[in-house]
Amino acid sequence: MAPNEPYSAQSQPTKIAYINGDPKTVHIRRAQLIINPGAEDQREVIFDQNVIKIGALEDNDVVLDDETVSRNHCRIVQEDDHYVVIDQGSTNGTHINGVRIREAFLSPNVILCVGNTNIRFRPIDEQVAVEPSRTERLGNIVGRSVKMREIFDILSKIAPTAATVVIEGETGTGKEVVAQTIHQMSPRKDKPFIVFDCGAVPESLIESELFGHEKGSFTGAIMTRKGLFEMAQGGTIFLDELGELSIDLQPKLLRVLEQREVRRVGSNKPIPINVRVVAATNRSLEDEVKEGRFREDLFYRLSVVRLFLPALRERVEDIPLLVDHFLKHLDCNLDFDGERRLQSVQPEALAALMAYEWPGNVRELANAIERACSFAETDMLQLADLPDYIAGQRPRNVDSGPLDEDDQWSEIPAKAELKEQPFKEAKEQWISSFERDYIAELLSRHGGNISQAAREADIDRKYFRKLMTKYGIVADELSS
Ligand SMILES: Nc1ncnc2c1ncn2[C@@H]1O[C@H](COP(=O)(O)OP(=O)(O)OP(=O)(O)O)[C@@H](O)[C@H]1O
Repeated sequence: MAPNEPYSAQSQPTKIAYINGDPKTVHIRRAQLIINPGAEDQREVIFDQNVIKIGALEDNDVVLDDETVSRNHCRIVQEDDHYVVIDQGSTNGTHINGVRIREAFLSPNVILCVGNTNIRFRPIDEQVAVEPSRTERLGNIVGRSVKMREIFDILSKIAPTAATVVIEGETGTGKEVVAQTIHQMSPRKDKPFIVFDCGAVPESLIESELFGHEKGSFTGAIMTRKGLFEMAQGGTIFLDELGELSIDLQPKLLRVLEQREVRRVGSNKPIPINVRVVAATNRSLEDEVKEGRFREDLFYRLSVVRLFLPALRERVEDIPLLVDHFLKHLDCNLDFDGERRLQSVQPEALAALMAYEWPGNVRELANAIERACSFAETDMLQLADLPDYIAGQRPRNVDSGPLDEDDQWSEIPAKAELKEQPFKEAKEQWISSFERDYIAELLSRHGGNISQAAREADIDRKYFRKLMTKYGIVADELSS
């Protein structure tokens, strides 16, 4: 991985080059700053972030002990294919070749005069081919398909950088587990990893959740509260369901990414933040931009690195490995002595698991294995332990749209009715009715607030939302 120098106008910011949908190369862009070049106290620093802040104050990326340097003197910003330096209204100015500048392009090896301190700027541009990794696991992600092993390789290359990442993929393809792995493989791993689901919090609360608020800034703000960006200081924030972020809030997020500072609701004081942003969406952000629902400038600022997670049906060869992974790690497969109850999978059952389409992807597979754990009577997962629609005995029937009103509030089936059916079907029908009523009532009680309802139910909000989709329950309809 030799750095290619000097960098040219064709250079790209850190990104993955895709050809025909396949990842081919990872471009990693870094900037090297040599402070006081040639002097005894020369020091070098390398940055891979979009914005490098320079000044006398401690919270700058480059802190200069020079009385002619202002507190926040200037910043170097990585733009599409170049870097610019922007003076921040400093007292003694930022100079290039003796000329005082307010904003200027930076060419390789140029010397910047910041107050009386010289800084040499050198871009480092690495272009590395993507090769499928040889391992079948990275952090908590397993996979042996070429696509997943290519993703492992990309992750190993981009995780240690500060690049913002957007992960795209259908529901349940593993976007959150990939985001966690990026955090775990980065120098930020000992700092917080904070998850925020843009689709699960009422729009009116998102701003204060993310950026915090001052006491009295709105009705109900009874005390000052830090936002999630502040809580993630030094670490990573994972913005899930980014496509759900309203168009009104998008400029606020853009400003945070560009300025690397937040302002709490009700305050004008900027708070510097050092947080890596990883975002996920199961909508195509490009389509959202075309439809005018997502700002183009935010899309470009965020998608420094874009990762596309394939649907499970496109990587069937991962299924045996995933099944084994779930049998080893799901708590429901442990008996009282901590031994695994299900040890192996009957070949016919594995064939059925590999033949099924998995619209809910890996999450649905994990749920199917979890369910099989409670049905299994031997230590081998059998075809009969799988739901019929997977075992291939009858077509699948998943509710995706809203149900009829009558249907939505149907009662749990009468005992007599259930007794006339085979045990397995009766049990499933009973569980479905229970789940539907439980979720709808709880949501109704919480005025349609999914996060609160999921918290009371003590279940993961994502799973809560899956159940809502499954039973066609719409939060808005329950919010009155
Ligand atoms: N490749 C994988 N290896 C191991 N576990 C996985 C993998 N992919 C997904 N999972 C597991 O499947 C479940 C769903 O994954 P996750 O929540 O990351 O999906 P998601 O794409 O973020 O879903 P959503 O779009 O609904 O937010 C989790 O329990 C996760 O640990």
